Amino acid sequence: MERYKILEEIGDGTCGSVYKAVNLETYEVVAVKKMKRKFYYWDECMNLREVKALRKLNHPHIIKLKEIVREHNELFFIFECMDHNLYQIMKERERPFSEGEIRSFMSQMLQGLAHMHKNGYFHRDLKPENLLVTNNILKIADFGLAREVVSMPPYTEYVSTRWYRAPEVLLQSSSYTPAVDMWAVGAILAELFSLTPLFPGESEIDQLYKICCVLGKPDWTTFPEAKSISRIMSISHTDFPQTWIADVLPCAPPEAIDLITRLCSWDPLKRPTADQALNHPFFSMATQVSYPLHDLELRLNTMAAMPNLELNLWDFNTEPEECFLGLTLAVKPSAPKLEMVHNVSQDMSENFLFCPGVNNDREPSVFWSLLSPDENRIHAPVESSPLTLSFSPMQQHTTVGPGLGPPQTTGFTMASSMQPNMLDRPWMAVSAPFQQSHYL
Ligand SMILES: Nc1ncnc2c1ncn2[C@@H]1O[C@H](COP(=O)(O)OP(=O)(O)OP(=O)(O)O)[C@@H](O)[C@H]1O
Repeated sequence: MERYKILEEIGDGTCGSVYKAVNLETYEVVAVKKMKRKFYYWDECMNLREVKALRKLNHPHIIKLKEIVREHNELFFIFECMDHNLYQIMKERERPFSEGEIRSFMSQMLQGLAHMHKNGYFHRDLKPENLLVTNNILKIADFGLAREVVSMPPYTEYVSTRWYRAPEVLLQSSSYTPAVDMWAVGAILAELFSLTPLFPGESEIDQLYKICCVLGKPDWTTFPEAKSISRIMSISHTDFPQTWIADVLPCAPPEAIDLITRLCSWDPLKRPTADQALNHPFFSMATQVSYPLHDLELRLNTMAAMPNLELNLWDFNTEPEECFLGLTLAVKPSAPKLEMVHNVSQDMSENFLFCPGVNNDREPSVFWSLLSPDENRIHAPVESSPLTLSFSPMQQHTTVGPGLGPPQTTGFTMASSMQPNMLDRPWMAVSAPFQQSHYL
């Protein structure tokens, strides 16, 4: 280890402390993870899950393990060094992420995860702290709990941080699959929109309670291998204040709500795989470009005085089944100054959505939303929901409550105030009415 000069501690986890260090021969800055327990034999080191998984996984969105050093019975992992983890970024964030930023983080995470799952591993501890970011490049880290897909159940030990823990793990199912990672992806996607955890359980039973508040009670036959009968009994006999994911995430577009709903399915078999998630419409929405407010105003000022909406329906047919909720209509407005521009504080940047192929600098195409009759309730069956056209720009949405659907945020979105935190979600602040310590 004399080749490395330790600069500062950058992380402390259950298994190891992580330091920023510099390689004195190459001057490369690295992250050194010093394992907390002693390792007396090389075989022990090579058998570590983290080592086995990382030696096999080589991908741009998976952290690179450069070297392993054993010295005086201590074990050091030398990793490429990243600047932040996603938890720190969210904590320090003062305004919501743009949809483009969220899509980018998500797509990188899913690409890394798809590679991992295809190579026979699942992570089991996905959480924002384990997603490392430098210059908007995201890499999955901490393979301490990674497991080979082919390894044999029962899996009994502690798995994954509670808030991102899949229900089958909470119910102590003796076998589970890479779908546990997909549940965590859904919870992380929701958190990227709200900057607050979707299911912030205070104990394992409270975790189930918080999940039920959003998803309703599961069909218990989904978990034939669940061992925690006491938890099932407690939950079965409890009434929950029901809310919807769309109400919890008023600024998320319907495509995101749909993806979160699928990823956070009670039934692991119903959760999309990483590859399927990457093909979800959430990732094929228009490219989002951020402009500072003054730039937007300048652009709008150069346009004609009267709104002139010119519809461009391109390839869409009129058959309802060819549309989906949240489908956007591209219109070319020559609107002078949209009302909203004046309502937004000066220090906010605006998000403009351009339709690839039709935008140019002089006449930006603004996306306007196509509202379904029941607003954004994504769980409404699309087939039975004839679409009506409502040509109105996005509205700033301030009130959220049961029965009030959030606006269609696909499209011309203004950077709005932060999404509600836990205090704005009374049902989230309330814990499960159970004796917690009993279940811990
Ligand atoms: N390569 C890296 N570059 C920069 N920071 C890192 C790196 N690896 C880890 N860290 C930081 O150190 C923290 C702890 O690292 P890691 O999760 O690998 O340790 P752990 O002991 O396995 O943690 P856990 O308690 O989550 O199991 C991370 O959350 C991250 O902030």
